[in-house]
Amino acid sequence: MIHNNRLRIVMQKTGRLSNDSKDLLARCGIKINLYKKKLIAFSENMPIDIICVRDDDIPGLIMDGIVDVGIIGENVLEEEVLSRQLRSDNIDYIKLKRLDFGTCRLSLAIPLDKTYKDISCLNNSRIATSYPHLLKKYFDKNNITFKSCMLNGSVEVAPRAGLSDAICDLVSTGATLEANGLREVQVIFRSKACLICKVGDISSEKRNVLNTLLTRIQGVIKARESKYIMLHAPIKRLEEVVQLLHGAERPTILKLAGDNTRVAMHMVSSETLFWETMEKLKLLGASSILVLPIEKMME
Ligand SMILES: Nc1ncnc2c1ncn2[C@@H]1O[C@H](COP(=O)(O)OP(=O)(O)OP(=O)(O)O)[C@@H](O)[C@H]1O
Ligand SMILES: O=P(O)(O)OC[C@H]1O[C@H](OP(=O)(O)OP(=O)(O)O)[C@H](O)[C@@H]1O
Ligand SMILES: [Mg+2]
Repeated sequence: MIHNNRLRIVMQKTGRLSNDSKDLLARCGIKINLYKKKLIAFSENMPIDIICVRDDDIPGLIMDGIVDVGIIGENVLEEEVLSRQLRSDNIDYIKLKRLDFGTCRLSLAIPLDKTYKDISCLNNSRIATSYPHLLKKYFDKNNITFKSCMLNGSVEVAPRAGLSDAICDLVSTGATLEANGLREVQVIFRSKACLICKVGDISSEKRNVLNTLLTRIQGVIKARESKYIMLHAPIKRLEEVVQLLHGAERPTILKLAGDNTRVAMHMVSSETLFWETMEKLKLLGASSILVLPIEKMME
């Protein structure tokens, strides 16, 4: 049974976003028991229910006000907005936060043996895609005509199968394109997963849970982006050491027992400390350089 005063969150059942979505909620302290085949889960420790569906259905569930919160790729969200605009359907939603996973881009790609100078080379060509509205928006903006070939999957085989001249599909590492003899020629949309919520009435109980969740998500993401850096450095070179640590707060300085010339420095940095920087720190006389992950953070 679904309880009315419990915040309902919808996420992808299986696919690229599902593990990261589950992991994010778990890191926010929401206890959920979501094993493979389960499509709904009630949190034991917070008034939150999780519903798992195909990702394409998530924007509609939010825009129609059926579910409170959703985790979805911006590409799918924007495609749904464009499609609903054509049908004059409701497109209300609030983007609460851009998340730190599901990073990909929607790109045009052509067979390796085809030449490409600019987008006009694709004039009148047939393009296979699962994102016809995003594709049309891009071509309209550039005043180029095209014929579309709608495929919900296996888009990358379309040129080889003689279904299209080019494709417009999601790319991350580029391995899928390479494996299919295709070359990325133009990025048309950059995407990450995001947290969205419905517009309109949400009870104050749910609103409170949502605010708590949002603060925790911000804390989880901030912590994942940050590192705790500890090192020993000569007192005389402190400022030079600080200069090398971009993205770090002012350090805490601690005395070292039995050593008046060196101190321990502790600081939180929003940037990864690269090997090159560690080598430069060493040249300044720093030692015992430690870079530690941060589990949780609240400012
Ligand atoms: N290679 C990738 N790397 C990172 N994120 C990706 C990648 N491919 C897709 N994504 C993001 O993850 C979302 C889900 O991708 P997935 O391939 O699981 O979708 P799907 O096959 O449509 O799943 P569903 O069965 O839920 O409809 C995409 O819409 C996109 O936002
Ligand atoms: O550039 P790459 O790193 O190769 O990633 C791109 C591929 O990832 C996604 O598919 P996914 O692997 O999620 O499977 P699907 O096509 O079955 O959805 C996307 O649809 C591409 O095919
Ligand atoms: Mg899908």
